[in-house]
Amino acid sequence: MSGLSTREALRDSARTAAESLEDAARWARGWLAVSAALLLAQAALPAAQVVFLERLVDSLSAGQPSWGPLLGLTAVVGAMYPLGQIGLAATQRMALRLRLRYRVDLAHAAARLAPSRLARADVTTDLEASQAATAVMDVVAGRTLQVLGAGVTSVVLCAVVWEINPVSGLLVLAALVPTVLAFTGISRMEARGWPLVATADRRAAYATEQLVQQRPGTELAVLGTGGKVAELIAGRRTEATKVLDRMIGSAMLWEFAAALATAALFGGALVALVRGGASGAGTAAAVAGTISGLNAIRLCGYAFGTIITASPQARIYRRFVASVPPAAPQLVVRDVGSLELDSVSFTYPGADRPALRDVSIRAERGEMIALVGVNGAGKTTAVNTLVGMLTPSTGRVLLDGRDAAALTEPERLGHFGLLVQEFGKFEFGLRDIVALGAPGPVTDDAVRRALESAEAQTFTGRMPDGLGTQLGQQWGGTGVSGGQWQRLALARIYLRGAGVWILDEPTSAIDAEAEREIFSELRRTRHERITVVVSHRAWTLRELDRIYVLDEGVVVQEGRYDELLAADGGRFAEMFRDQMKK
Ligand SMILES: Nc1ncnc2c1ncn2[C@@H]1O[C@H](COP(=O)(O)OP(=O)(O)OP(=O)(O)O)[C@@H](O)[C@H]1O
Repeated sequence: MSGLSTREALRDSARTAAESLEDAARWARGWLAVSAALLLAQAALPAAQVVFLERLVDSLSAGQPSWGPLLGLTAVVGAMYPLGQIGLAATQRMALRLRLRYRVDLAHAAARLAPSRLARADVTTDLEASQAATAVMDVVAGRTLQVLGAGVTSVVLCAVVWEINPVSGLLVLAALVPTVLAFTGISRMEARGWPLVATADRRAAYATEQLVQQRPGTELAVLGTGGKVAELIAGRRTEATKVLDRMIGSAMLWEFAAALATAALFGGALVALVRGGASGAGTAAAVAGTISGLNAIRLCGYAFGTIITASPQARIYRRFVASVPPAAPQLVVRDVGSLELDSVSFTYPGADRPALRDVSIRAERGEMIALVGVNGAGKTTAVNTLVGMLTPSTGRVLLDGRDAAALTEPERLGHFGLLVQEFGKFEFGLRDIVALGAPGPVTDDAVRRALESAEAQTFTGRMPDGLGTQLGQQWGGTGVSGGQWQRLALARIYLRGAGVWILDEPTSAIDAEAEREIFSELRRTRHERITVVVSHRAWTLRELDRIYVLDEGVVVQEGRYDELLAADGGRFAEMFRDQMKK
């Protein structure tokens, strides 16, 4: 954007203005019509003022005062303020509807983003910029009408003043030019400045969240080190403020120069009128009309500036929303006979060694297998290649014997119920929290069964409003402990009922008694699916069909719990012997 020429910036703004009017015609047609009619009527007032004033002064000079022009003038002057106010209210009501629409469309687009795109930093940045854009795009249609109205004012005024003095008429029209040029310059400068402000703001907002959110905020308060985070915030906010300050300073200079040039052009128009030998009536009328016109052009400058500043953001919004494909049908594949990682290797971009090397893992329907290994061994990477969030450098992932690479992302994800370590703590109503597990409609009975299977009925059964209970104290709802949140996340997996379950430390925050219940339920229902557990807890591995031991990206051992523990000098025995002594 920083390289945009004035012509490109103007073309961009014209496109943004046209697209906004199209949006308004689609979603706020009534208010668009009302606003346009009011602004058009208002635009004609300065010229009408000239005509009536000239006639009135003429009739007075002739010694025969005429009531028609006086009444006309009274109507024009009387209408100026109310028309402006009502027109403004109408454009605000149009903007409200547009903002709602832009926000809803953005939410739907964000909801359609595939996990592989969500993982990209540029996509998250565009998403945040689009969110910010909705707060400025909503007014563009109204501002476009104001600019068009000011154009009409200038042209009509130029025409009537032309009748009195052509040079003066042209100068009135030319008075638009400095304003347009100044705001074009300002917008180009802002296009360079805003990304810097946005980055600093994003970082400051992130740091602020750490301070004010209950969990990280409490941790910092206990450590007594919140002040360090406050310093980080101060640094970022100061950075942003400096850039903004420079931007406002330059904008002031641009606007001042434009105001001088406009005043000079109007001055020239007045001089041309006085010296042009027009009648006293004509001169008086044109002077009064020109002063009203100056006001309209000042407003136009502001409106034009808003459009030109909003257009880079509007462009990001439209590009982002258009880049998200239409909603694909979300399905859950319940019957999966087998899965396999077949000699899979994977290296992260820029890494000097592979995170997975020639890893082969398989499981059949009804089996429960485990991936174990120390931190950084490659478990999460293996899971991510399995579900398709990472593409193997070599090797294949097979689902029911077929290469999973041939499936679309939603088709592939439909095979899995994935419980990750950083599961969502969604502070919605209880029913909604669990229903998020499955794409389609969900019955209350299904929600209750899922809660029971995940050992969550013990605490949800006591909630004040049943399945309608709001969770999260910040909403005045019921507070839930870490382990209870984990059980709710597991309930989503039960409700989903996919053919393959991948449970990464599913009971890490859960007490031993509930953990035993949860694993016994998982074993009882194992025949319906393939279960892959990632765990560091020895006893949860005991009754599993096969355990794969990963070390530095390689499967170094494979077998049942007892076999692996008995293998002297093996990696598994080394890792878990201490746990077994306890
Ligand atoms: N996004 C990434 N970019 C580069 N390297 C990564 C990335 N994610 C993980 N790694 C590296 O890949 C290796 C395997 O990481 P992985 O997250 O799969 O381990 P893990 O076994 O799941 O560990 P943990 O038990 O801590 O969750 C590690 O050396 C890690 O540093």
